[in-house]
Amino acid sequence: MAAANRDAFWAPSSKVNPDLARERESATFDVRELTHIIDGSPDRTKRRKELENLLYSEPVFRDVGRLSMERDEIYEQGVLKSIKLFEWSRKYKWDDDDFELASRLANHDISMSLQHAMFIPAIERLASDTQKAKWLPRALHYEMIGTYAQTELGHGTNLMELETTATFDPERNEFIMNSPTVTSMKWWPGALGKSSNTAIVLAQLIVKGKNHGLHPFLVPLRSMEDHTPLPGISVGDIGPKMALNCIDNGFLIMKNVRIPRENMFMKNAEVTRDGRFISRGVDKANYATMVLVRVKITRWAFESLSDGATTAVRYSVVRRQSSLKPGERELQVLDYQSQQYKVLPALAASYAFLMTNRSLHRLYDSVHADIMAGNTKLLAELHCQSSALKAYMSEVVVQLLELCRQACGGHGYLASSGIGLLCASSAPLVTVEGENSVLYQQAARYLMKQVAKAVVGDPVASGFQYLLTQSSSDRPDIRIQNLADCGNLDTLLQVYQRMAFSVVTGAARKLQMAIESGVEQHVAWNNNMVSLIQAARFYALHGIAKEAGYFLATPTLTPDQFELVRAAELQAMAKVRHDAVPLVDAFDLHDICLHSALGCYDGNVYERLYALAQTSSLNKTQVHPAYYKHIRGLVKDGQKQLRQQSKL
Ligand SMILES: CCCCCCCC/C=C\CCCCCC(=O)SCCNC(=O)CCNC(=O)[C@H](O)C(C)(C)COP(=O)(O)OP(=O)(O)OC[C@H]1O[C@@H](n2cnc3c(N)ncnc32)[C@H](O)[C@@H]1OP(=O)(O)O
Ligand SMILES: Cc1cc2nc3c(=O)[nH]c(=O)nc-3n(C[C@H](O)[C@H](O)[C@H](O)COP(=O)(O)OP(=O)(O)OC[C@H]3O[C@@H](n4cnc5c(N)ncnc54)[C@H](O)[C@@H]3O)c2cc1C
Repeated sequence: MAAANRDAFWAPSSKVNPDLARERESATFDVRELTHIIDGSPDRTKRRKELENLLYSEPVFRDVGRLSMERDEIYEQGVLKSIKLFEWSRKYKWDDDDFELASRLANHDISMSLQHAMFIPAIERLASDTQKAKWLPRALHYEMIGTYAQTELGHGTNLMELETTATFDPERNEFIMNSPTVTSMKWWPGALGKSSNTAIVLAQLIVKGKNHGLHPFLVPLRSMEDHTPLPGISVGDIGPKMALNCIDNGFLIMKNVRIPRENMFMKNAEVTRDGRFISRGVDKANYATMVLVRVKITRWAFESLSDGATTAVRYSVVRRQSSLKPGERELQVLDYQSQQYKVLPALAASYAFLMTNRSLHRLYDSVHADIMAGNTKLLAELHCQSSALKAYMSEVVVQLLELCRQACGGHGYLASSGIGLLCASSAPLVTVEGENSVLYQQAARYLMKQVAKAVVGDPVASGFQYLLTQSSSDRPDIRIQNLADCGNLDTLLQVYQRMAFSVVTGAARKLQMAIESGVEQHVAWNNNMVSLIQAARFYALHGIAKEAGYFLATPTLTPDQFELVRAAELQAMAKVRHDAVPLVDAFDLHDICLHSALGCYDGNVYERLYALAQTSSLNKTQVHPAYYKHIRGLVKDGQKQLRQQSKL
């Protein structure tokens, strides 16, 4: 599509779909005020608008043509977007919030996303002060373009079994980096394939024949002159993915690559000139970057879900299909209760996840500040909360985005709906930064320790006080006698705490019984893994309805109370339905950011679907070359055979 058409495509139209307009006229609250709350403040809304103007004045960020691009083009466009953001960040001295906001406005569709998502944060968290003074300026001025290379072809979850080695050579005061086996090659790190010239490599530290475990090392990959791989380095792209194809996730094989001893990150441990290994801080301090990204992922979960909810809600009020009563006007599909059940949980969860991310980020900032000051007391609780919430929120996002796609019928299956790409881009959130079932277990492990403390009356961590407040009575004793009770947040909190108490202590009891029966700890753990993972999972009424079993199988709700909750849930959906459009409008997503013919602000869905169809590469010619190469022959043969048959 020519640049001019591209500009026209996203320009907001003065003609707004009448159904959508009517929904906006009947809002029961001030949308702008809610937008300020979502952004964090009026100033942050203003800042977002400034950044939208900056980004969307650049053709590369309006990429309508994106729908029919080859991977190389997609990658190059992602590089160009990265460079633009990096240049603006340096020129306007953006802070982390501005950079993260700009990345979001670019849909994180930037090839070198790891520079700010992991590479710079890892230097800030894992390097000594001397190393930070040396490396941070080079990373912030983008001389070093980097990645975080931990996962290998053979291992992603089990860090203890990573095979890459860093062997100290006291003769030359260097480390020798090696990928000793095919499964040891680094595999997956973002921007590793073609973009990065430097990597933070996690490797087993070998000093005088002894393995001191996993440590981070700064490894130059490519020449700063001409970007060719350095001696001993074999690096490349691992191939196309379901989405996120602007990112060159790569492989790295190192054969006797030598780096100076000073290239071992030395905040938490070091090897002295004479080959002595010294450990500082807590054993898991080197895992700090992963905790940060898990917290970021809860923010990305909110962003993806609010995108999907906006598209599905707006389309569901524009789309009219079928009538409840013959002869009546076709219904807006959002008036079908089944459509509300598909779409409104995504809207509700978007708001819940926004607030949850904010709360988790506050915990992270507080604990990170403590850790930087040498106090690691709350690290374990942060690890538990970040693991459980990253796992739960990414799992729910993937499920609810698929429901949003299904709610858009056939058009939801078009790339121009934007929602398929959203599903595919968000899909890896259940895997990256710790696969969900693994992270749930990390949380469960911490929960079991809290139960053990609660049982003997020892103090438990702040987020787990319910383990002390809930009684272990085997009969439901929560006051839910009418619909009004179901709308009382304190009552709902009590319902969840009672259920959580029952499920968590139930898992602990099963685990304890297995161990007391003589089964080894790790076997007992595996045999009870589903209960333990459930103990680490749970949002209000819909959450109760969806997980009925856990609320009915534990002394939490009676069947009658559960039915009240279900009725309250449907009543709440009907209420939310009235304000569904103002509630998604409050996310205030620019059409370019939303990138959807179905979700555009003016609701001119059909005109935009047709306009985008014109950009299909198949429509470059009226008759596609494939006709002349293949179809014509087939038709001519058919005609010939029919003529021959008619003569018989
Ligand atoms: C549209 C959507 C937006 C899209 C945006 C995309 C743009 C950017 C694109 C991508 C960005 C994402 C990049 C992703 C980068 C990666 O994936 S990096 C690699 C991530 N890999 C992992 O997370 C590995 C997962 N595995 C582990 O963390 C560990 O192996 C384990 C925790 C599973 C096990 O740890 P291990 O040490 O092997 O054994 P344990 O005995 O379980 O743990 C020992 C104790 O250490 C505590 N602990 C473990 N981890 C941490 C931690 N991170 N922090 C603090 N403490 C930790 C654990 O609780 C144990 O403590 P106790 O002994 O006291 O119980
Ligand atoms: C888009 C994307 C970007 C990525 N970016 C990076 C990056 O920048 N840097 C980097 O280092 N890595 C990166 N990764 C790799 C990512 O961190 C790993 O894929 C992830 O840690 C899971 O490891 P794995 O793929 O080896 O799966 P495995 O660990 O082999 O697990 C496979 C499956 O086995 C099961 N499983 C494994 N262990 C357990 C267990 N203990 N209990 C129960 N079930 C288990 C789970 O079902 C899991 O899905 C990226 C991956 C993707 C998809």
